[in-house]
Amino acid sequence: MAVYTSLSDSDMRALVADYYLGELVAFQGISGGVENTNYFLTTTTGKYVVTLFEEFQPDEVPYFLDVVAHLKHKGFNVPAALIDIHGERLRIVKGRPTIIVDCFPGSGLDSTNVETCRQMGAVLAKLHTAGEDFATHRESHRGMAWWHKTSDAIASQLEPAQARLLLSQIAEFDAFIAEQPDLPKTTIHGDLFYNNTLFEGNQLSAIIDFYNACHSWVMYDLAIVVNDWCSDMTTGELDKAKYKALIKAYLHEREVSVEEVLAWPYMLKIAALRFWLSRLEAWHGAKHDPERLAQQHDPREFQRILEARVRYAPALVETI
Ligand SMILES: Nc1ncnc2c1ncn2[C@@H]1O[C@H](COP(=O)(O)OP(=O)(O)O)[C@@H](O)[C@H]1O
Ligand SMILES: N[C@@H](CCOP(=O)(O)O)C(=O)O
Repeated sequence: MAVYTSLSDSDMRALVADYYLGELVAFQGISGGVENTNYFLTTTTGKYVVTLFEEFQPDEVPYFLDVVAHLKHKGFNVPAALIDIHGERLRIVKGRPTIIVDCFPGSGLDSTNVETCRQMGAVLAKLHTAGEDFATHRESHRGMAWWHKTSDAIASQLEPAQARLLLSQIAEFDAFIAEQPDLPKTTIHGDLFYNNTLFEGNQLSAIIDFYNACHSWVMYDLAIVVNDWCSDMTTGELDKAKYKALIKAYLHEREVSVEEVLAWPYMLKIAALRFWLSRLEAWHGAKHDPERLAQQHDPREFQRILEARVRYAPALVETI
């Protein structure tokens, strides 16, 4: 279970007392998620989620809270941090930056289908447009600098063919992107996997977990979404019907440039590589700790997706 920092009854009572949330009724660690510690919290005023950030320093967190506040202001159902009795939205609990947000109704998907992909495509395009005027341009903490450093560190621990795939794909992307200084960017979610959405019935009702948000290529974010929502995880291959539905809905809401169309195959590959690499890093970091290892996502899923996109990366516009 992904509760890295445990809170006792008295810890939670003290936290709740500093908000306008009434009395503590119950709380429970959340098993989904691998990065942060999350608790469901019930008080006499409703249901909330407490998040303790495990990887960020306190000064890194406000950017993410500001992104969410910006999108909420624009009408998206996203979890903005609540303000405590001191007027603060960010606190330190057990040494960890901590926030409380509203708990949205609805539940996560067990898998995607054509209709959920269609909805995601349309909402993602709107999210990208809404992010354009967010003033702070933060680089991704898992962007180009990170993938160079991490792949150099990890390559020697991989099978030779894996290391070749990793390093050659990074080199290919470097060469491509060096010629694309004006490829459109916006404020992206950066990790919009289907387990970071909630649905009420068949309706997409909320988007959560903006802690990979950054200023980056729009097509990269679309590729992150396509690789997760539209892939067969056992083979890495794209499900054509889901892919077509997602892309068609996206293109209906947002016009893409010729440069973005040309960048698409590269973005599909590098987006797969980014999650292969973060899963490899987490897996290698946890391999001597069976409890932590059991919580990690399987890196091979994204290796298979990368291999499938290297074999064949579909054009963006052939779906229309
Ligand atoms: N605001 C929320 N409303 C409802 N459920 C939430 C909310 N935030 C998180 N959750 C639940 O907690 C799980 C883990 O949250 P997530 O933010 O993905 O964790 P992590 O930061 O570790 O990746 C989600 O899959 C969802 O089930
Ligand atoms: N989506 C990433 C992992 C990021 O952590 P999450 O807990 O937000 O899913 C992956 O699947 O590798």
